[in-house]
Amino acid sequence: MKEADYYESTNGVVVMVEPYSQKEQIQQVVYRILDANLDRTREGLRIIEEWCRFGLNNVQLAGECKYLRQELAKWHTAEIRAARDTVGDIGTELSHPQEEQRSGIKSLLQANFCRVQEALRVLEEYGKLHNLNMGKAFKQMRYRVYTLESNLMGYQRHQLLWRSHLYLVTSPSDTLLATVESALKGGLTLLQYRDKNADDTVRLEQATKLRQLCHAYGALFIMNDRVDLALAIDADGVHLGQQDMPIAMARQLLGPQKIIGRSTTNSEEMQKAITDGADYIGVGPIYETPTKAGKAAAGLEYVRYAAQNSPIPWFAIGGIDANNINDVIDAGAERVAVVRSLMQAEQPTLVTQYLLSQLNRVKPQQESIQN
Ligand SMILES: Cc1ncc(COP(=O)(O)OP(=O)(O)O)c(N)n1
Ligand SMILES: Cc1nc(C(=O)O)sc1CCOP(=O)(O)O
Ligand SMILES: [Mg+2]
Repeated sequence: MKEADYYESTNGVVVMVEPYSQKEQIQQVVYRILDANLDRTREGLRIIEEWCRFGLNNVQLAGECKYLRQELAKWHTAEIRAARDTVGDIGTELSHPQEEQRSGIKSLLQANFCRVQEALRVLEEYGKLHNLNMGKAFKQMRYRVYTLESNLMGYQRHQLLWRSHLYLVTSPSDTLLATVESALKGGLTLLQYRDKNADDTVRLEQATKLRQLCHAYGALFIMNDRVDLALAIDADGVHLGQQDMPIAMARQLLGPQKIIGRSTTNSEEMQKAITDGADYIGVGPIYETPTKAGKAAAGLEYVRYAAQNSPIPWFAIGGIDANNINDVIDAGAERVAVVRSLMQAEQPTLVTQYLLSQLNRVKPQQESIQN
């Protein structure tokens, strides 16, 4: 705030500066707050926009960031800018260790969304002191930013699903976390927590730890069977079998951004899963397996059908291991899900790397088409 009475020398001429009235002093402070938070919002949006533009090549998301920046600029008037006093701002030296830490793009985006939303809230509250419409405009903008965040995070999640070729479904294990971490180190990007017998307290505890671990490695975390637990621990999605909750009901509970997977054993189930809005499907069991004892094998014929007919990602599952994965790939699979191959592996990192290397290899027919 300015001193009450003081003199200022301009071009050698001594002039007396009229002291601000108390009302004017408060107005100057409000302008400084508005100025700082308009800048903060614009900078945060720009950081998010760059990722939408260069990282995702997504015109809609980048366009929305740009639109919000332009709306913001309309409020950044000359009188608000004139109140800026960077030298006298005691806040420029303040920082928090968390501001220095960014574990990846997701944490960078989340930190900047947080910054933008906080700044918009400040603009909304202090803006009301300046102009009633400003409060309303920034409230609307804050809701638009929430929608942008949800769309962007959902988009990233679905992109990662499409990029995932190996899916580990867990089984109960004394070394659950260590095994999963080994697979993540090998490049795993998709994990499902499956324990058919544990108590919910145990499930919640293990799922929370696994979700944190997956996110630390930039991998997706899916909950088997249980929409309520998926919601409780903020999983990336849920996997539902034919006997589990209908997809439409799960979608209502989870919203459009979360992933819903569906098991299928034949073409009818596959077509229904697709029309019901599944994000991916399980295709199996390809071979009979003790992990799902008593379920008849659907066989490689069903893999061939899926390869020709599924417009969404699908994972061949059931009895797949390092010895037979190439038969499954040759039948048309680009993605597989496994339990025992990784959960019982002595070196899950190496097995993950091997399975991924097979899934990533260029298939002979594709090679000949390209040449
Ligand atoms: C990727 C994937 N595909 C299929 C299944 C099996 O789901 P479901 O039929 O519901 O059987 P349970 O796993 O619940 O025993 C799956 N879990 N994951
Ligand atoms: C959980 C599950 N679902 C299947 C299905 O076909 O829907 S097969 C399966 C178990 C797969 O385990 P493994 O890799 O140890 O054979
Ligand atoms: Mg199930």
